[in-house]
Amino acid sequence: MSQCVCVSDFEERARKVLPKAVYDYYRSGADEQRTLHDNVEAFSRWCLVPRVLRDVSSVDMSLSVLGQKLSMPVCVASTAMQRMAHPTGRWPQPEVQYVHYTIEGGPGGVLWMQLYIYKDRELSLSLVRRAEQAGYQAIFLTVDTPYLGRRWDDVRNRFKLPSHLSYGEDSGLSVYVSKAIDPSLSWEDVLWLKAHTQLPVILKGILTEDARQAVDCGVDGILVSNHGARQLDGVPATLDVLSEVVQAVAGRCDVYLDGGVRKGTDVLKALALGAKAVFIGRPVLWGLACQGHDWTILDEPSGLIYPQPSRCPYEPPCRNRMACRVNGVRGEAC
Ligand SMILES: Cc1cc2nc3c(=O)[nH]c(=O)nc-3n(C[C@H](O)[C@H](O)[C@H](O)COP(=O)(O)O)c2cc1C
Ligand SMILES: CCCCCCC(=O)C(=O)O
Repeated sequence: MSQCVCVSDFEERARKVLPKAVYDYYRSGADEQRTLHDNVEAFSRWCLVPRVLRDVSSVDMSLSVLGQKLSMPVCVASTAMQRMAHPTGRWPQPEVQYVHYTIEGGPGGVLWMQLYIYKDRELSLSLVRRAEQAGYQAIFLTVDTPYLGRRWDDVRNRFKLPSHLSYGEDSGLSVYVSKAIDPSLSWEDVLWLKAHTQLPVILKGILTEDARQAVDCGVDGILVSNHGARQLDGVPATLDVLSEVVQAVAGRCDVYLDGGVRKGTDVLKALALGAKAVFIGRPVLWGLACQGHDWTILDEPSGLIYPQPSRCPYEPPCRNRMACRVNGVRGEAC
């Protein structure tokens, strides 16, 4: 692992370790992936103009976000299907993480829950209640996914969820999303959610002056995000619209950013343009995949290949089919 010094090193290692369909699912953006590239390139277009002769012998990067103290303004974005990269789906243990495989089984640290609003509102509310009871401190409502974006590699690979992660359907993710997630979501639903929880609500997926309307609805924060360019191709890079959103918000709530953040100077640029903190998505997945580098690789009947640990990685043993295969007995508890 010593020769991995930057995110692209980890990505290259992950590309070798992960099954192709999994790597492609993680890496892909929508359509021609113009926005995917632009999210990263935008950080090169903006330059840092450093001031000098400031005492930097002791630097404190900590901050308070929504009443929680963070050691630095870098948080982990919600990325689905982390268990395709590692069976626990949660390595390394980040300070802020808002996705893992049960709501209650989160790691320590500050936990924020990412929520999609389902057609079944009771289901959505039950997730909110579980998050409240499990000690989550905020809800990120994703507002840019009325339907799943079209990712060409997923279509080419006929990407399906592996059986041990299945949502109960033998179909692609986009079919699941179109059946489950409510595409009629509107500003009224933001008010509805605010009325049903005391937790701060952050809208994830705002790129425009919609931010003003969000603040009028009483949201507690805005995450400037284009979903890692996985939804609409051709939208601007998040860094390029950050100032516009910050201006529209005019200090009435926090503004965060994700999309293309790959190194410390990217973080500085986002903060300089008004973000309070940034979130990183894919880099965490590459790190997660590299931690599993010593797994043996097995063929799946589906045609996909999944990393296989040499012993049950769960504490306590997970008793699922994947772990059973460690013992060579498919379909029985380990
Ligand atoms: C594999 C993958 C799965 C994702 N799943 C979700 C999700 O379930 N919900 C969500 O709101 N955003 C999801 N996102 C978007 C991320 O939260 C985040 O906006 C994006 O990854 C940030 O861009 P970056 O990957 O360039 O850092 C996902 C992103 C990736 C790469
Ligand atoms: C309710 C499950 C939705 C998974 C969506 C995954 C996602 O957002 C992605 O970008 O992929």
